[in-house]
Amino acid sequence: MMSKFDVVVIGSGPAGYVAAIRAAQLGLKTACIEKAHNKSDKLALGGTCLNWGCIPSKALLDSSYKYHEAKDNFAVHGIGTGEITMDVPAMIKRKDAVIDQMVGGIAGLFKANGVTTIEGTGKVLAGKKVEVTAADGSISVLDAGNIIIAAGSIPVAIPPAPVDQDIIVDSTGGLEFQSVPAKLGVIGAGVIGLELGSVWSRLGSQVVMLEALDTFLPAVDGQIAKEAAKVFKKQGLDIKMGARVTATKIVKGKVEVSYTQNDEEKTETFDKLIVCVGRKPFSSGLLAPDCGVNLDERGFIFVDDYCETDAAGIFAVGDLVRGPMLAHKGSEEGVMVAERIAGHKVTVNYDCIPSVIYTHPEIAGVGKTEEQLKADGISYKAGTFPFAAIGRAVAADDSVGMVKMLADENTDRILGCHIIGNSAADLVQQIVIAMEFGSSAEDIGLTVFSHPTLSEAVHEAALAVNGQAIHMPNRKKRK
Ligand SMILES: NC(=O)c1ccc[n+]([C@@H]2O[C@H](COP(=O)([O-])OP(=O)(O)OC[C@H]3O[C@@H](n4cnc5c(N)ncnc54)[C@H](O)[C@@H]3O)[C@@H](O)[C@H]2O)c1
Repeated sequence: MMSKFDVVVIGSGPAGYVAAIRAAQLGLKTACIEKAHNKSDKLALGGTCLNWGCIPSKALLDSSYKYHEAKDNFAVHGIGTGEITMDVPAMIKRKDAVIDQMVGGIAGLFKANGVTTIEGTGKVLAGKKVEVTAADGSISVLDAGNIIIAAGSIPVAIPPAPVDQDIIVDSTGGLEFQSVPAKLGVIGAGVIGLELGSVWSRLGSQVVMLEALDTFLPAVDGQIAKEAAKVFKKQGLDIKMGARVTATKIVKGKVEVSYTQNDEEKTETFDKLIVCVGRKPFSSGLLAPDCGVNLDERGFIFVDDYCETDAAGIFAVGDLVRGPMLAHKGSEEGVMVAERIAGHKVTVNYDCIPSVIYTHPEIAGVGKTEEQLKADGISYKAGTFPFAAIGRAVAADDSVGMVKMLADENTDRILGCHIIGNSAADLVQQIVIAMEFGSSAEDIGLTVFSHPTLSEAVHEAALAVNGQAIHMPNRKKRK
């Protein structure tokens, strides 16, 4: 007998599992299909984010930062320690325990909400049917009132650097080293490169990053990216811009990397090499040719503003569709689709999606960058405020960076906020909420902020937009 569901979700990453929970909460009979197993051989509920991405990388970022603090930053506070050591396998084991705990959490939420978990590989067939191939090869078919495809993305591979997950690894392998590589190469100075490069650099690796582009972090506001480049250089990350990798060769357990920079051929040898040059949508084997779902020219599933594909009742969310490859963007799309299936008119505000790079200091932003505003011909005013003038940041001996606020020249409405600094990820969220409510810079300026907090830099940057910052001289005085 064919099983019938109101909603069948393919993939249990942050887009899929959130869609499944919301659909079940709305009274829809829901199943979620997942094929992958993690290192502990548990069904990898939570997808890449939880098993090989956001959460494990943050676990390692937190462990490595504590080590760095103890080794290099305690003395200034008068704290003496014995010799500080690092047990890398213990750090990796803790990271795996964090994953297991969180995966268990999703399993519990599925149970509590009545979502049926199905192990296997899902494929969309014509007529809103989903074929599931189990690990033993047996095949079953589900009948779905609606289908939500949330199969995610996979790392991009480049021919000159084939991943062997031993010496040349991708972002997954970069979370598994059992000792600190003396010299670590990273191809791609993007989000993953900077996060993983930071982890191993803090633990003692000499890190060299090879970035093909000439512009560092082109999607980040230029002023913030410039500050970031300075900070990372000071931290010891050797970021080589305009460096194109042409070949790699494994020699005696190390990897020789050839690259061109400024028309010069160069070679460098590393103990390990992480390839993190982007991710691509994962749609191979997912769609029967006659299922009615189409891809766009870049291989993403083509969807409308509400994530519906060309086939009515079949939706796609998360990394598989246009927009930034961010877990929270996928989750909100999952909620929107579940709500719309239930008949509610919910939308996602794509103009208000924050993005974060979890280095230290963190880099976070929402809305337009100054470069985008210039390109769009929008008149704007900018206010910046340095953490060096924030008492709480100085007290914590962590005052690198700034908050930058951009507002419409005529209406004062906030158009963007960009932060480099301690806790930037959490600080920017204040402006995400403000923008969602259509706030002006003046509104933030008139809001009471607790003293002493890092958030005061957000307050002061908003005041600076109109030349009214208190704890810094204003360039242009305004009344
Ligand atoms: N904190 C977060 O939100 C977070 C963390 C990790 C990943 N992600 C997402 O995952 C996706 C993948 O991350 P990523 O860091 O791999 O991609 P990315 O696009 O952020 O960075 C990849 C970098 O590699 C460079 N590159 C590409 N080909 C190259 C080559 N042959 N040689 C040298 N450099 C090359 C690109 O110019 C780019 O700067 C991104 O979309 C990112 O948003 C997000």
